[in-house]
Amino acid sequence: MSVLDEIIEGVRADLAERQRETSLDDLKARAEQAPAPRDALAALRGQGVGVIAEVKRSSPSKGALAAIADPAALARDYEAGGAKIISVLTEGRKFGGSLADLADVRASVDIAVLRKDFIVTSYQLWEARAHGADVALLIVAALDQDALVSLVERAESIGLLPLVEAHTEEEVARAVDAGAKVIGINARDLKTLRVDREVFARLAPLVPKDVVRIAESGVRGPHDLLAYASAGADAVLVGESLVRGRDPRAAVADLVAAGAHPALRQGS
Ligand SMILES: O=P(O)(O)OC[C@@H](O)[C@@H](O)c1c[nH]c2ccccc12
Repeated sequence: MSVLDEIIEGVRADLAERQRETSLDDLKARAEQAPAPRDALAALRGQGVGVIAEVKRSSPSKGALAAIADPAALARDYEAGGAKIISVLTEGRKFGGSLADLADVRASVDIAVLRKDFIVTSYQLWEARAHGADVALLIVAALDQDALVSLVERAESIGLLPLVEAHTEEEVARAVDAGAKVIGINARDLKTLRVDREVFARLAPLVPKDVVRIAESGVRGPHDLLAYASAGADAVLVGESLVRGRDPRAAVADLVAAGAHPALRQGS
């Protein structure tokens, strides 16, 4: 069984438990009470190479990364540093996140917030919106094409921007076919957890020009952002190096400053 399959097995077990506790109708009612979605697409299409900064306590590849007692405080630091979007891991078993973290962060910042999880059913999209998310990750490798298409449509219909994640040529093609407006190319293979930063440069040309391209994983500092930017990234998604550093606000600001260079994103 691949790492991804193993994670999804746990996600499904936890999901079944939440579904026993909260009916879909209750969740929809909560989603209706949630604050209106923020325009993440406009943020991503704005100037410079954007930084999506992630709240991440642990990972299956590295184990514990940072305790993060106060995710909202960390998110405020990211926002002060100039992040365009905050990503919050909500998967509990391997990443140490929760939906409470998501709601907490959303209530504490003025920028859009991404639910980073392994979404396999529309129930999780309603959960995302009910806890304030503006963006939801959909991982192509975790879904068959029918499920991907229907989750993209459902996300959009409830006001969530789908960020569709791919790691291979075939997955990029599937993301494009599903109508994704934002495609993330993950340098990490979720089946083996290996990181290969070259994957972005190889796959980015397969993404149509009007689709936002996000480079995910493996950004250690401004030099990696610049490499992704010169290969065509509109934004980068950064977790580990931010939560491990001593000054997350300054670390985001350094990335944002590198991404603001006028020579970047000439084509967009
Ligand atoms: O910590 P890193 O290497 O900066 O990576 C962040 C982000 O890309 C990574 O957390 C991620 C990308 N896609 C995912 C899907 C599920 C869980 C996690 C991820």
